[in-house]
Amino acid sequence: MTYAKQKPELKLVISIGANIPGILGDPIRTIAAMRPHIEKSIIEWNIALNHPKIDSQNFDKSLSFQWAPLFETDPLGGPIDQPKFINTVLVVEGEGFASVTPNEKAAKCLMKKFLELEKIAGRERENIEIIWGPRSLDIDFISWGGLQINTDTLILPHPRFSERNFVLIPLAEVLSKTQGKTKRISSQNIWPE
Ligand SMILES: Nc1ncnc2c1ncn2[C@@H]1O[C@H](COP(=O)(O)OP(=O)(O)OP(=O)(O)O)[C@@H](O)[C@H]1O
Ligand SMILES: Nc1nc2c(c(=O)[nH]1)N=C(CO)CN2
Repeated sequence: MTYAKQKPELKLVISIGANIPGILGDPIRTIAAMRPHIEKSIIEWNIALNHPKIDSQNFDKSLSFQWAPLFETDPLGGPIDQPKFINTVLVVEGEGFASVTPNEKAAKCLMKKFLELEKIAGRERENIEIIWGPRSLDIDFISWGGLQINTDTLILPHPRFSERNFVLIPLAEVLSKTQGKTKRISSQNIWPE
């Protein structure tokens, strides 16, 4: 019998959300405007991780960026009267990840880049923020392969992602296109829906 080889899980999963305008416009415009910056940050981070083995000229071709559609979602937690969120999820895979074992130092470096990107979109953290309150851009680091860390600045996998439909539903959309096929079996007497 021939077995399929189990590849190590090396995906990077990121959740992006916004529910108030920032300097780049309303939440949809903000997320759309930040999309290339998010990809560029991940490419640069990955080049730095792989240097000098990878030819940076062609490097971006070896990463695939799979974006979920945009979803409008009810705020989960925080002030009850805050605006609805726009959410999406990004899954990154590729050859470029194959040679790097997910590790705390590199993950923290990427988290730092995400915080910088939030700032570019006009998110202010100087004032005390309302917990789960309105924000012009939020980038949550959901997971990197099977890396488990629990530090002051970064916890992976994100400790609340499995309770959050605004993460799970966009993520399921991406995975339904990229992982093995699933086919719904039409309703039968043995399995009433
Ligand atoms: N996996 C993670 N993703 C994003 N931020 C994280 C993570 N783990 C720890 N943090 C830290 O949490 C801090 C606060 O993040 P933030 O204000 O965006 O939280 P939040 O999005 O309001 O809430 P939640 O953490 O429940 O998503 C960040 O400065 C970051 O250093
Ligand atoms: N719908 C929705 N609710 C939230 C969101 C979010 O992105 N979307 N982010 C939160 C803190 O990360 C808390 N609540």
